[in-house]
Amino acid sequence: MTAKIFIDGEHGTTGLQIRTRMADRRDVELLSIPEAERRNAAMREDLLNSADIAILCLPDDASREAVGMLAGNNKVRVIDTSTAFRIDPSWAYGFAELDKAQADKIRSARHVANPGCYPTGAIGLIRPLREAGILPDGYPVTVNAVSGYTGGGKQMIGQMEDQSRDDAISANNFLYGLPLRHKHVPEMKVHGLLDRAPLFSPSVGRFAQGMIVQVPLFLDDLKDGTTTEGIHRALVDHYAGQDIVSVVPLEESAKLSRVDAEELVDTDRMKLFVFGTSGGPHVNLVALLDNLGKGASGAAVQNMDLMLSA
Ligand SMILES: NC(=O)C1=CN([C@@H]2O[C@H](COP(=O)(O)OP(=O)(O)OC[C@H]3O[C@@H](n4cnc5c(N)ncnc54)[C@H](OP(=O)(O)O)[C@@H]3O)[C@@H](O)[C@H]2O)C=CC1
Ligand SMILES: CC(=O)N[C@@H](CCC(=O)OP(=O)(O)O)C(=O)O
Repeated sequence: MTAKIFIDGEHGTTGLQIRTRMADRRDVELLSIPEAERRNAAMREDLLNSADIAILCLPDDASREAVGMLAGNNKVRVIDTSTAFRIDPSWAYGFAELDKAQADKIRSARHVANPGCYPTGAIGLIRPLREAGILPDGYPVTVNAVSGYTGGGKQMIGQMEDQSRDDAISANNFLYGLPLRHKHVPEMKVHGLLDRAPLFSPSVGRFAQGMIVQVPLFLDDLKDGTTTEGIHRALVDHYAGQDIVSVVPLEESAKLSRVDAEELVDTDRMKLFVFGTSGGPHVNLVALLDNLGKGASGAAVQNMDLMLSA
């Protein structure tokens, strides 16, 4: 049986990439809304209620509105890509590699909250170390990141690509989120199993897609006796058997002189690195992904596939 999928927000950045990923699939039927009608509430409500799975690629408020349009319908399953439900305990968090049980939780869930792009990297690095007891309570975690500008959706794409706009951005690389209250912080804290909110400093570069997320750590302040090799082993053990998230061998990362933010563009994979010198005082944990791949659209399709396999 073909499953009916409606992408609410299909003409936006995340929605378009989900559509591209599904273009050749015969096991799903895409219900579509004409671009000119994308904000037509009656049409959206009708399509939302006709789907087996609705994938919401909308701003937070519009996502909440779409979920409201499904009130009373106990058949349609939902994947939401916004921030609206990511720490709502009644929604399954859509990071299948979070722990051994998460893929099954997604498979059987009615409501799945797709992770944010930055949290995918940060949680992917932090959570295994919390579960292994390596990262102690109270540790002041910092997360520094750079994203391709598509992370800011249609608005930022226009600001970066059309220099004639009044609100054009001319910088090639800029810091933002300067008040340190980014909407991804609660999600990193909850699903990273942290007891303190991490200090998160994001930035954007003049490249469309790609992302580097860094979590630097002081070994002396981790569990007694923690080494670079021990941290690497904890990540390898956590992701054993996974094909989308991989941990780069220490010998391989030791040979690198740089990490290219665009290396995984147009893939749905995420690579994790442990940098540092054996016996040295610091490690830098690095996640590399495509903000629109494992950071958004790729993860949404991965979650849809899990739900269809229920
Ligand atoms: N871009 C990324 O890398 C990532 C994005 N996300 C999340 O995915 C969601 C979508 O983001 P993104 O694709 O980047 O955003 P875009 O702005 O590129 O696309 C959003 C789409 O939703 C439409 N839309 C906005 N409001 C409404 C409404 N009230 N009713 C119907 N349609 C509406 C927009 O139409 P219009 O053109 O008229 O504005 C647009 O087509 C957001 O919640 C974002 O936070 C998550 C992870 C990564
Ligand atoms: C470069 C840029 O602006 N990025 C977005 C996050 C993109 C993302 O992960 O989206 P959501 O969490 O909103 O779903 C931001 O910082 O708000």
